[in-house]
Amino acid sequence: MAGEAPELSAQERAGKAFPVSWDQFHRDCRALTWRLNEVGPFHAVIAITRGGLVPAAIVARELGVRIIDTVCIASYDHDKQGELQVLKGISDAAMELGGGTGKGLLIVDDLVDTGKTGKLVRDMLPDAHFATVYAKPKGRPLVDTFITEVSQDTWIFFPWDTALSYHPPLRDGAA
Ligand SMILES: O=P(O)(O)OC[C@H]1O[C@H](OP(=O)(O)OP(=O)(O)O)[C@H](O)[C@@H]1O
Ligand SMILES: Nc1nc2[nH]cnc2c(=O)[nH]1
Ligand SMILES: [Mg+2]
Repeated sequence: MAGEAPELSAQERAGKAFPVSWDQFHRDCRALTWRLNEVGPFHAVIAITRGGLVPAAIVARELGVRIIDTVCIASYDHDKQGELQVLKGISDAAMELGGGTGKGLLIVDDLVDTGKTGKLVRDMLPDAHFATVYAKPKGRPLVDTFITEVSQDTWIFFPWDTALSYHPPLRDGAA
C-alpha cells in the first residue's frame, strides 16, 4: 500500500553481519562436541536440514555415532521466514531408537534464531537433546547445548552460503 514501509527481511532487521569461515565453523563444532561428550552417549544424531547437516557430520564423527537421520524443514526463503514446512519427518527406525519420545537422540542444527524450527522438532522428540552451534536470544531457551550466542540483530553468514570477494577500503578513495 502507498506510504507503507516495505517489509524488512530478517537479514535487514539483523543489522550486524557475523561471517563464519570453514575453519571457525569446524572449531566451533568441535567445541560443541566437547560439551556433548559429557551428556551422551547418543544412539543417533538427527540433523535438521539443510543447515544442520554440516555440524551433524562433524559432531557424529567426533562422538563415534554412525546412525544419522534427517528431519527436513524449510521456512526461510533466503532471509525471509514464512510458514514452516516439514518436507520429511523423522524415520520410523530413528523414532524406535528414541523410544518414541527421542530419549538418547541428539538433534543438531546450525543455529536457532526465532526458535520456531527448533520448537517444531522438540515437539516431535520431547526427550531428545537439542544442540546448535549458534543461538540468538529468542531461540536460546529451546536449546540444551550451544557454543556461541549472537545478538538477535545479527545475521550469521555460513561458509557454504558465501564466497571470498573484493571489499573496498573503509576510507573513500584509499583504493
Ligand atoms: O529459529 P528459526 O527462526 O526457526 O530459524 C532457524 C532455522 O533457519 C535456518 O534454516 P532454513 O529454514 O533457512 O533452511 P536451511 O537449513 O535449509 O538453510 C537455520 O538452519 C535453522 O534451521
Ligand atoms: N544463514 C542464516 N540463516 C538464518 N536463518 C535464521 N537466522 C539465520 C541467520 O542468522 N543466518
Ligand atoms: Mg535450517
